[in-house]
Amino acid sequence: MAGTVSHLPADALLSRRVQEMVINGEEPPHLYICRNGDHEPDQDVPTQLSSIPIIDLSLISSSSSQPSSKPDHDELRKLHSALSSWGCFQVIGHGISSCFLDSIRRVAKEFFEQPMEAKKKIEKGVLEVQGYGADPVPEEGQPLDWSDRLVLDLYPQDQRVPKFWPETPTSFRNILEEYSYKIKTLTEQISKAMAKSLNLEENCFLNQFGERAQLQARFNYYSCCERPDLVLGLKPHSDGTGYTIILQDDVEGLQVSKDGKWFTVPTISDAFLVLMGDQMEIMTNGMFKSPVHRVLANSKRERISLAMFYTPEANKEIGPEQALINDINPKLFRNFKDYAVTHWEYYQRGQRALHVAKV
Ligand SMILES: O=C(O)CCC(=O)C(=O)O
Ligand SMILES: [Fe+2]
Repeated sequence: MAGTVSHLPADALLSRRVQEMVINGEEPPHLYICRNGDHEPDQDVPTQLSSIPIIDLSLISSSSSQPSSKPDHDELRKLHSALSSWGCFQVIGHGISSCFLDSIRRVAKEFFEQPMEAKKKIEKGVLEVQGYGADPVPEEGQPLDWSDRLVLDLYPQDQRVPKFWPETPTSFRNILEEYSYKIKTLTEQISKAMAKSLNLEENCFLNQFGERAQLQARFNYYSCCERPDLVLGLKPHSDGTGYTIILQDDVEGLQVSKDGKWFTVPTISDAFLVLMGDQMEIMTNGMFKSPVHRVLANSKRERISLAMFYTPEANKEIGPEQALINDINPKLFRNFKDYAVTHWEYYQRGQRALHVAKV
């Protein structure tokens, strides 16, 4: 097969896994090609110069052993500045052990490294979201991503679809269950810390997310590609979430756009990248930015990431916090229900959706 370029339509390509094409030695089919082979040297900032802020959450959140400890104001200021300039930060001091992070990374790797037949037991249909596969077919003319993924709804718990949860590796389900609980707890701490950094009542964002806030896991598997200059692991986009908590492995690839340049997110083994989605930009009346980001392909090493999408509850209206609106900062966004649905429609056309929520 080597050397042949497939001209199959998108739905046929998306019913096969990128990992299969790589194992067969196929070249990227034309629908995956979205770059012109140039390296865009002016736009790529070397990783060592990427100063994405690192926030120590233990300095901000009171721990159960010291419930009355006062937050560190410098750290809160740093958080505020990270989110208004970058729209993301790497979080440490979150209380989840590195050993546990390694176990979720390990089961994710073991899952993707299984033979295709094992993974296809939980395969999604081309139009479905949950399960193992690729995104649903985008609109015509949109490139496909050089990646495979496993998507699972975690909260509210009654939204789980057990038939899509892998049975192998055997520890996958228990570890994911524990991980989802830990991340849900972390979202509470992060939502409070962000509110404090804006001098808001600490539960204000948690109230907007609601009792039935949604948490969804997306395990991304980026196969190696012989032509990383022609494809992207994930095309440029902003997230339609409230915010997203990303666990990387030790392979770089994620880039965040700032001031017209792409900054590679350094891999830090016990940190998560917390990245604002459009709905936090709306809730903060534009104070926090929802950054455009993308994932590069890599010719030498495959990469696995786990994105946890944290989104306000379905059917619940969200909007800018009243305390952030005043004469100097007029209301920039209107209240919005189910923004993620609108975001998805635009995403499929390769566009951002935030303007639809502008006043
Ligand atoms: O793979 C990553 O690091 C980022 C994934 C991402 O942006 C997403 O799943 O929306
Ligand atoms: Fe994303």
